[in-house]
Amino acid sequence: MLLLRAAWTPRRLAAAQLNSVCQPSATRGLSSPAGPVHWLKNALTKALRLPQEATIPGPTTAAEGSMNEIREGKAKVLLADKNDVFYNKAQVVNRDISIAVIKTFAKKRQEELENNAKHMRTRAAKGKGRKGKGKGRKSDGVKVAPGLDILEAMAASGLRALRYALEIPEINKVYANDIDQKAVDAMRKNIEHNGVEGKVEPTKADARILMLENPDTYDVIDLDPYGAPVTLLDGAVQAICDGGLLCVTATDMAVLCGNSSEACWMKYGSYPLKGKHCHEGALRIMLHTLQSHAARYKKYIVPVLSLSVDFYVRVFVRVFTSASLTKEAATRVSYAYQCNGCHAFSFQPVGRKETNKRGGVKFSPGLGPVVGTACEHCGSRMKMGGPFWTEPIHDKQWVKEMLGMIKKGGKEEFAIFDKVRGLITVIDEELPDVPLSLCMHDVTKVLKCTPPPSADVRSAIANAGYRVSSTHDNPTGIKTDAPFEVFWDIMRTWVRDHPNPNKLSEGTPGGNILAKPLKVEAKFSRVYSALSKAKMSKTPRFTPNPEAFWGPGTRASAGKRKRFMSAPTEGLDKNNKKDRRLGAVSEAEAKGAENGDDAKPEN
Ligand SMILES: C[S@@+](CC[C@H](N)C(=O)[O-])C[C@H]1O[C@@H](n2cnc3c(N)ncnc32)[C@H](O)[C@@H]1O
Ligand SMILES: [Zn+2]
Repeated sequence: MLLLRAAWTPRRLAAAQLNSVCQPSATRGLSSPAGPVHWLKNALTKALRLPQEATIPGPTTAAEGSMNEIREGKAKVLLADKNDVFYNKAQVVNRDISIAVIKTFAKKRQEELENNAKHMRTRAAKGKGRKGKGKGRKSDGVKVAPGLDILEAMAASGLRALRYALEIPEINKVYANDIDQKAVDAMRKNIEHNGVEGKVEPTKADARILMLENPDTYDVIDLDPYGAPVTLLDGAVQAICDGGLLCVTATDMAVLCGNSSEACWMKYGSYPLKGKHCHEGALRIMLHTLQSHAARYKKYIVPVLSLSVDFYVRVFVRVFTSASLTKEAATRVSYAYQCNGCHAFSFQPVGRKETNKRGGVKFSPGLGPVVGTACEHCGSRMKMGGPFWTEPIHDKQWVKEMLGMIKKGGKEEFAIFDKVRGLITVIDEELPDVPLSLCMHDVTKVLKCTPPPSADVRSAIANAGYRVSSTHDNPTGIKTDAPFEVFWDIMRTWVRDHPNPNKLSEGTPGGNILAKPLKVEAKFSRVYSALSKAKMSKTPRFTPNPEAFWGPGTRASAGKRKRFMSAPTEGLDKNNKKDRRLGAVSEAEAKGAENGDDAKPEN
């Protein structure tokens, strides 16, 4: 980052003036590129070939005595008040987990250096970054991976950047950037307050331009916007170095979960499917979008952790350069068909890879269609969604290592330890390669039957020879590789043994399913290996949020504060009034899941 250290040249001064003219408010940028002014800025930036981050005026003069100090992890930030627009308490889970992921990344890179991995060799050849960095320093004959350069592209108060600098020993430098002057002022103050001058460097720039002008530069890029990250992705996949880690948040859950499917298509190039699995769907849409941006530059992604938490989704992917592996992109995504009546779904791969006898590889479009015009189970019509990423969304080895790190670090190291441990515990048990989940609420509603205990359903699936797990985004969801045909047979057996006095009317989806003859009788005898080990050992998994209002916070907007809770109702059962906050685990659901009745719907 030579430019960051550059002196004030006339061009940098011009850029600073341009920035102050063109970016008076934090609302500019991502979602509303401010029309002609924005165009003018782009044109001038291009014409003058301005350095992207020309800024950094001196610290503000606000009296520190009148400010509140908030502590999170090892960082302390000064805020005007506790509802400061630049501080979102609910994102503490996001920050805690990001620290665990980046620490794991640092460990993996060290192993990769020792194993002479290609991207580490390329780094060495390029000799990028600080002196001797690419080559790895030697101490006692042991190669040491170069310190991490992190770009926190939208840093607000700088809290996240400060935590990274203070809590991740392998960091070389954190570039903490924001488009908003007030945020940059706050950052400067907080950097000084934490004594990390030199380790955290504040910049004021439009993250999109900053990343485009610094290709192949950062080991880690963290994108944490209000709403959709999509306009940042093209720059991010270019600015990340080979093998680097991209951490991306999206809070526009209404869009990603299907409340405005055309908007999702416009932004993410994918159609969402409605249902309780919509949060995982959102993750898989994000991964599809990320991959499509990376592929343009002959890069491919490897997801290491994908989370749906409260009101947002967050993905962590590594980005590698390889023209040949990028060709596999279409084989990693699928369209999905979902039945309007019984919610059964099937995947239609977009592309396929064939290897001939001589080892030659050919890529072609997927074979289809994989479904007929009506659902084979209940006769209803099918809706199409996707493309969704249909490869694993987590790296199990990373997840195991992170869980170990979280347990070891405990409350000392993780600001919201219980929730973070719970989340990673469920993810550790989650089947990573099975896209989407079945919601037992929905199943019992379709069949109008007594809800079966989760342990019975899971055991029956295992007895039929298939895998089953919980899913972190829904306490009443199950993931399985059992075909729907097998699952409906399990439910037919259950309903036969637990008949409902109110018979389903003929011709309804549930009625049609139950009218079909049972092919293979389900066995409900307990299979302990199919149950959640965490639940059996009473490790809390779905922890309720610490406070009643645990939302996405506020967006700084022309001096006003806007609470934006526009996300909460999509993809949810509108009749279930308790289910108002999207993705939030209600206390009843959490308790139900922990008490062993996670298949039972709330009363
Ligand atoms: C959700 S906040 C970031 C919170 C922060 N990462 C944390 O964990 O505390 C989003 C920030 O993005 C900034 N922002 C919006 N558009 C931007 C752009 N194009 N470039 C840089 N920053 C931008 C806003 O000013 C705001 O401070
Ligand atoms: Zn159906």
